[in-house]
Amino acid sequence: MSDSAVPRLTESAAWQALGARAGDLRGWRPPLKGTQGEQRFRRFSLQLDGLFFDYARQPVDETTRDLLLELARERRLPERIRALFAGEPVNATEGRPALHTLLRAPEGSAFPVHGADARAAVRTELARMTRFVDRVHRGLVHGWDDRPFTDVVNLGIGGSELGAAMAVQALSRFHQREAPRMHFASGSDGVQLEDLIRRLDPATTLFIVASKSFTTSETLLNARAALHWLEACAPEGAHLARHWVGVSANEEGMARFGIPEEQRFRIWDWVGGRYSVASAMGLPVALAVGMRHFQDFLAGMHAMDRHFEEAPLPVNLPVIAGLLQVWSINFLGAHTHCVLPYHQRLARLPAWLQQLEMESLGKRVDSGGRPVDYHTGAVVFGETGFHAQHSFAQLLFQGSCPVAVDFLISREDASGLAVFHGVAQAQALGQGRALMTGRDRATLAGEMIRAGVDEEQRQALLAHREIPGGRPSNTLVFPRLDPYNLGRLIAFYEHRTFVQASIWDINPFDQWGVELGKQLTRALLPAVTGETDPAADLDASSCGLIRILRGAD
Ligand SMILES: O=P(O)(O)OC[C@H]1O[C@](O)(CO)[C@@H](O)[C@@H]1O
Repeated sequence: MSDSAVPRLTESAAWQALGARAGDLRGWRPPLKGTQGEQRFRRFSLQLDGLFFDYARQPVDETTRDLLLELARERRLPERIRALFAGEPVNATEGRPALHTLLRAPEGSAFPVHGADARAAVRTELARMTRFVDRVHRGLVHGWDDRPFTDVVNLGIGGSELGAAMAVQALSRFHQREAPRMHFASGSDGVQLEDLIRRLDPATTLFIVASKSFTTSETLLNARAALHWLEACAPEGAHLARHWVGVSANEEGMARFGIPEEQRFRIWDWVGGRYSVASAMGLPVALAVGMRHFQDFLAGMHAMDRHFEEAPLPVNLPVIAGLLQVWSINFLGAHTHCVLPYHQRLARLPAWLQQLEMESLGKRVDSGGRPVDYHTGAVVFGETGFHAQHSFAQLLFQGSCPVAVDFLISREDASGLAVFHGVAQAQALGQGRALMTGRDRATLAGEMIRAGVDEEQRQALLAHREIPGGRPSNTLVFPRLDPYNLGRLIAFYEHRTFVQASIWDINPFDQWGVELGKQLTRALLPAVTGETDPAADLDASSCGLIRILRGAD
């Protein structure tokens, strides 16, 4: 949606009022104790069917929240949400809609104005997936020696890997007994594939080539290498085509690679790679957990879609969360965002979120092509919370750059081992509390006196031991890590991303920036491998490094 009718963001009234407000609220510690604290907790948190979002630890008051909501209306967020669901070409630079919400819309729900054909295609592919998963589980799809497949290797990268890899791991408790083991290989150095083929049985290994474009070099390299492995291992005349499944919008590419028609699954140009896990790109998930759970996964996403489309802005989870992102990035100067799931099965969530947010929001011009004069997107990083506590959390507490933190906590214990009961949850709460309250000098001095530390040493240490506090965080509590709730989490983050893009008036569905590096790789490869000399116009640094890599220096 081009926004020529809307004033430039930084000139808007709400933006300027927020700017004026930020000075007072930066570093502010909201009242979190007593009646005031309780009221705050109620007013600055949202609930949606067991999903609980607490933002009371953000330096935001009611006036600020109202201004953020006003900003959302000024930037026509409701109209943009409608346009997204209506299938309008919201991906303007590629002239397409972004219909990922259609992938998880159940039979009978209203479909977007522009989505009737798309809807039928989605249904067809889902039905084909269902048949395929069922046949694999029943051992009816098999390799060259007629034994059922024991292992599946997904060959795809970025959006054609991260969502599925994250979900397969997140849902490991739901893996079916009859499901083959799931693996992922994507690197351009071949290490992941090499490590896999060392231990897999080629006769019972199925490969999924997952690539929307079917031109991505890492994926095609891995596919070629896997094919060589199968050819080298299989007996003369073995039927190798059975070992291949394709997921792509490039039918011809899949056919050219030799993937049999019945094992080619389609996605469409209107699904962005990083938004595609609900399509056949989620086949590894469906194979692992079975179609019934995969349907629950879709239902969870759909529930969040409905909420995002229908809930009024002030009680809309992705809207409030997205506006808080804007507040922290543009007004509080937190350009780094840390996500800490306190659940080992969500270990890949930070990597998935990194692509979702950084590929979507890493844009420097607005919808009209004008350079933006405000920050867009944050640097996203993260790790399972308990591991982060023993590695990088120090910087969150005492470092000099502000970081916005998201805690993710499951109400149900992640494991069934009684010894661990409540520990991860307590740790997450402790970290959030410590970030906000910190530890002041008077408290520290008292502690040191009681511990017998002398005056001189106390003075020398106080500044080092002080923890300033006032560092904000959000906490998202979900009932348990199951397909439905994982679906809700995924859609929550997708829509939170869309909200930020809408405020900043940037396109979250394209990724032109990654193309240049790909082109240059193609141009440099012959020189790196020694087939040709470096091009005459190549820069001195590249030439020097090529010489070193070739062992010529
Ligand atoms: O599915 P494809 O076409 O192989 O692309 C893989 C990934 O590569 C990217 O284009 C970035 O290089 C992502 O946007 C995408 O998810």
